[in-house]
Amino acid sequence: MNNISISVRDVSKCFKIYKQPQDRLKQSLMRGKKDYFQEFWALNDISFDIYKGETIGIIGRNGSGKSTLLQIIAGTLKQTSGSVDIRGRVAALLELGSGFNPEFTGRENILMNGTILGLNSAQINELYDEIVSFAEIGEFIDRPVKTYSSGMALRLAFAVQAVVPKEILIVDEALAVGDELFQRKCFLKIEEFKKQGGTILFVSHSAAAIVELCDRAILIDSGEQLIMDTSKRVVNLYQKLVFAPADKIAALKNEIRSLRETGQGVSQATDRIDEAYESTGINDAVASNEPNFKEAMYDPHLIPTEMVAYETRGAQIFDAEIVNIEGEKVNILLADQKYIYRYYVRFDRTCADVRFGMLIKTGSGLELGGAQSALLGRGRPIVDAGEVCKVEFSFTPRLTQGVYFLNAGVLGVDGTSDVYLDRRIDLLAFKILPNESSFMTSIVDFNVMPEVVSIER
Ligand SMILES: Nc1ncnc2c1ncn2[C@@H]1O[C@H](COP(=O)(O)OP(=O)(O)OP(=O)(O)O)[C@@H](O)[C@H]1O
Repeated sequence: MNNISISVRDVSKCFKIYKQPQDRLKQSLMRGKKDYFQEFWALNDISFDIYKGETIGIIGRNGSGKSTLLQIIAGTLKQTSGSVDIRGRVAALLELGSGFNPEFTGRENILMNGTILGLNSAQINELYDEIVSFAEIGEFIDRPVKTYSSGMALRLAFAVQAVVPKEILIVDEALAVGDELFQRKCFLKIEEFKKQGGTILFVSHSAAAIVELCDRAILIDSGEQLIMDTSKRVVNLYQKLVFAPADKIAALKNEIRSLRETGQGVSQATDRIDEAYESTGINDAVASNEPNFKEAMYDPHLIPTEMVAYETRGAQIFDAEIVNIEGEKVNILLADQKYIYRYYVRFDRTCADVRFGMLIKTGSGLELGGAQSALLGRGRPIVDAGEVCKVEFSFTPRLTQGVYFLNAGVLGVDGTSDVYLDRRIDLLAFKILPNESSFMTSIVDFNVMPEVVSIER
């Protein structure tokens, strides 16, 4: 148990909702003889452990209880029942600026905040310059916080929390409030803290940020912890929930709960694929140019085990495949060759402004790039019920060796909203073979040409 950083046990939170402000006063005068409020349970029986050095994402639809949970863990809100055990000093990038006194200057507020965070004046002085330089608010540091724009107050609040020593960092997606350069700076600080072995709890609506930053994630909906698993898997389920039609949500939530209970189908899809791939000897066949080279470019084991299908709304994607320029089905690709990603869509009803899309992702779910057949409003104006469309995307997978995943999606306008008529996540997988002659590093090959010459100076 020593390596547990945050332990949350059966945490529930009930807010008392008063219809009118005066009801609050009436309630205190009646001393419980009559209730003037309604109960609203924002969290129900949340339980999980976070280990030291882990980065955990919390994801969920609006109003699902994410911020409430973060505030309880950060100690700024008290739970109604259950327990939270924290081992280590916590810094929180939450309700920004809330800890500041508007009458005091930025400098004075740094001192006050530092003291609240348990630092003595010598420690605060040591960190002061770093905080001021991180905040980038110039001479405003000596002016009262009430004269700051909300962006400046945000920067200063972030700077204090980002710079103070801590073992646990709690981050709300308030990060999105700053400008892009400041956001990047905050992300770098979070990454640096992660590298140093810090524990991070991170709330976001951004699937890409969760997949990129987090080891595991928790999906919360209407105050209920639906599932905790690898971030990629949780994000897939979250996206499915977000795009589900209202009448399918209850059934989908039951499905997710049952995954949690059985632990079924779980996590290491890419590992399994990699293992299966290793056993096929494909690399050897390519290297030696054997006659069975072409058959070797299709590996029947290289099939995603966790394809996630959205609820369909009048269209069905089927028969997806990748073919090479000779039209042969493949899933072992060479980074510099051209391929076609093809799928078919059957329409069960007449659909408007229909567009088709594809997306390539890494094994950890990082979205690398894709395309759609047309922009919103420029799709096929009408596709009739019973029609079948063949969709082809040609592409050159300029990627480093490894396994990648393909999504497919059909968009259309339903009434006034743009919706997925069908969407398949991780529909296909493909493997890029190593290319020994390439100089590239990291994931995407930008065709960078290094050149080094000696010059006299
Ligand atoms: N102080 C409060 N009094 C009453 N209800 C509250 C209070 N704070 C939050 N709630 C309610 O609790 C629920 C959960 O809110 P919370 O802010 O935790 O959700 P969230 O998942 O962070 O939402 P979002 O993604 O929109 O930020 C919401 O229905 C919200 O209206």
